[in-house]
Amino acid sequence: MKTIHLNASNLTYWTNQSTPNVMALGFFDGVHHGHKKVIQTAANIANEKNVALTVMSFFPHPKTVLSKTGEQPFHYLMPLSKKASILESLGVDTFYVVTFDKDFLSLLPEQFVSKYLLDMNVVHVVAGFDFSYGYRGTGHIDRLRRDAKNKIDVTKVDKVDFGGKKISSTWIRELISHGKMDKLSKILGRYYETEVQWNGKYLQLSPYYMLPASGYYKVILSKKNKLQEETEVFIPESDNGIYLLKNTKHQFFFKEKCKITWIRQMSMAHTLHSTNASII
Ligand SMILES: Cc1cc2nc3c(=O)[nH]c(=O)nc-3n(C[C@H](O)[C@H](O)[C@H](O)COP(=O)(O)O)c2cc1C
Ligand SMILES: Nc1ncnc2c1ncn2[C@@H]1O[C@H](COP(=O)(O)OP(=O)(O)OP(=O)(O)O)[C@@H](O)[C@H]1O
Repeated sequence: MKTIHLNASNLTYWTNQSTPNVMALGFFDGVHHGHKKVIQTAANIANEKNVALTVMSFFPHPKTVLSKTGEQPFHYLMPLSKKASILESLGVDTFYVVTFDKDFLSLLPEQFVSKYLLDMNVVHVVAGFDFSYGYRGTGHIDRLRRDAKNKIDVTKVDKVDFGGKKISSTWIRELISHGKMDKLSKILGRYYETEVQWNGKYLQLSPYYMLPASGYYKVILSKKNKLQEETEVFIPESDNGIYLLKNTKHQFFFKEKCKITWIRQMSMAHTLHSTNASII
């Protein structure tokens, strides 16, 4: 899979390189069940039409560009590299990441469709029932065919829900911020995973991952998907560290980057209980 970072200055070059394709549209943070349905629907159509499968996403997240100063910081669920590897596993041929800046967000819906979809050889767009685009988000999937002057077919994917509630990246962020990792795994379809690195004192979260709420967690530590150990970690309220508890066997995890798979929160304690655990 090819990842292409698009912006106003290289757009013409990449539109000239493009071939007919079916495109899934959206930010896709976390790549949850709803996102997968959108991408798999696009994959089936690309297969039927015998053209390439592409995904167009944006970076940074629109909310970070549009939010007013002083608001809460935005937490990504995963970095672009992780999103790209999941998209590749879903059969995507090209992953376009458009720089979401003030000029781009000011494009009118029909300008976006003309410059970024029609010129990019998109023959069919697939997006969810709530996808929006263009200045102030006024473009909606229902008007995309009209904006494309009937030159692009459109498939709208119905809402994927869990217990009647729309599965969304926002809901997943809320669950992580409350430490509800077991419920989250049902919504995401897998456990939440983050990359971490030992800094001599604690495991430090790599950028663009989200740190769960403070407390004790059952986790799986793994390195290169081979070496695995189920253990416990503690996140205090006072800093952003992930502290290993003394019973961790594989101290050699520490030197390199490793993965934490978050299974469940065991207790919500904000400070370390000195009686039952201590930090290595
Ligand atoms: C060309 C373009 C311009 C946009 N301008 C705005 C904007 O002015 N205000 C806004 O809230 N969102 C804007 N958006 C963001 C969309 O509303 C939406 O969040 C984004 O396309 C990602 O879709 P998704 O959230 O359904 O994945 C724009 C999107 C595009 C593609
Ligand atoms: N639960 C869902 N069912 C069907 N389509 C979905 C669902 N969630 C998102 N989509 C679609 O997937 C694409 C990416 O959506 P987006 O990144 O906005 O996800 P989201 O989970 O709604 O995020 P956020 O909570 O940050 O708004 C869009 O086309 C959107 O319409």
